[in-house]
Amino acid sequence: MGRSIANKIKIICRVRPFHDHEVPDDSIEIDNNGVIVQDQRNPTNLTSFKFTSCYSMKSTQLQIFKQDVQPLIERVFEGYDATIFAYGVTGSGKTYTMEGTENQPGIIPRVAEYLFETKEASHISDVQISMSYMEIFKESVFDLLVSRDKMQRGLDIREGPDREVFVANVTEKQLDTLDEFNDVFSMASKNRSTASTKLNKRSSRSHAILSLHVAITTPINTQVTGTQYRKVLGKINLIDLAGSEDNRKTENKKDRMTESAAINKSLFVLGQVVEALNMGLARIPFRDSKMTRILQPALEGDSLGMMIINIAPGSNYISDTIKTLDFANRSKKIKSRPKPVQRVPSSPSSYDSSSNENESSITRLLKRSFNHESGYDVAKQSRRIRSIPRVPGYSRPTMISETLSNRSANRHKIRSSNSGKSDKLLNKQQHDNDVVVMSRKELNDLLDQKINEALSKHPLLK
Ligand SMILES: Nc1ncnc2c1ncn2[C@@H]1O[C@H](COP(=O)(O)OP(=O)(O)OP(=O)(O)O)[C@@H](O)[C@H]1O
Repeated sequence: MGRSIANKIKIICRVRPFHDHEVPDDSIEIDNNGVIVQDQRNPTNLTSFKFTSCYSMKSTQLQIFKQDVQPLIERVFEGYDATIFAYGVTGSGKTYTMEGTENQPGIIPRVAEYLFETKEASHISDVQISMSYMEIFKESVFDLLVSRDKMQRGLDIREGPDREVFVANVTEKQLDTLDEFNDVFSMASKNRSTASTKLNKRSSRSHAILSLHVAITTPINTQVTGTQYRKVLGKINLIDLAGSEDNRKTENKKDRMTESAAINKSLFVLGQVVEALNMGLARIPFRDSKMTRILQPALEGDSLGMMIINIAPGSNYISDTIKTLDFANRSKKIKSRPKPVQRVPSSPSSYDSSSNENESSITRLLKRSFNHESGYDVAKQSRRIRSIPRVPGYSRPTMISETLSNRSANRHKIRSSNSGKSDKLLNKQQHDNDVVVMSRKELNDLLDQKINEALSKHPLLK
């Protein structure tokens, strides 16, 4: 039961405020977790759509991050992939929600800040962060980390041996600091295809996919012969979809019209994919568009998925709003589909699960990277790692742990605990093949001890 909750797509909704040139009306209202839509012909007739969370015109970027995004991102430290995508008509606030502005940063800069804060606060784990950023423009995938004039042709989407979907030869940039991320992200965003339309001065003409890869290496033992390490790889996909467009409203012509046709076609395929998943059909048309192919892991349940439904207020958009809300309602029903070999999440808990309120978030994250809460099972873990796609810049791990020399341990700035208790515990359980087998309780005791030692040395936590 837990697994199906964890793999269900979470849907949240946000209504943008009226622009100065728009005439405000009451056609849309947010009430708790529902969007209430007024029938235009009979204003007393109201239809309510319920979602995990609904954000009104007054909601802030911070509220959305804290309430819905951060709990999802925390799961990445357990080795999950997470995909967050913004869906809605043109001008409804997708780019604002994902990127935001300098004064009102959106989900992307906040997620990056959160990852780097965690990296910096981590004294026992070595956290590596890297990014790739691409766009799907008129059904071709382009690398936004490469200047467009250097690109010869679009990149290919491929499938690995374990059926994982990946984009071949996309640049993956290692990042050491948040400043570095901000520089790379703002440069790359300028490569994105945008244009002015009647409904949006800076309309995104492409689907943009930013992926942040997180690799956490944690020591779990110190021995005379070396140190044991556990590696956890997680990935966050942050996707700003292009908006569906009614060309009568946008008055698109020529280039804008061709772009719009590609955008609308891929969004139409997304609708068909959702329909096929709901009906349990054998053939799901993921391959009919590049965007659905890339979203496949999120929609099939391999990755934790969150869809943000952006809607524009006012009766002018009401038919688009109802279509969008209907689509979101249908997407709510998507259940996970078991697959033969995949990156099986090892935790039976849902990603809504919150742990001890008094625990600091850093402690929680580090515990999660060890899979403290779920009690890792060696067979599952090694299966999961074997199915990790090769990511440029990361070596593909083949064992659940590897022995590094003490010198290399020092290079990783690891403060080992040489207290008799933990070493005795580990000596007892040291097996051949560098695989440590411990009971859940023993692992928890050891991890608690190591985490507390590291935290007690952290200047911010003294
Ligand atoms: N919650 C919000 N608060 C304040 N301004 C907003 C909000 N949402 C959107 N806007 C503003 O509305 C305009 C349109 O938003 P945005 O560009 O994000 O739409 P979009 O859905 O990404 O459109 P497109 O699909 O055409 O790219 C922008 O000027 C943006 O700053």
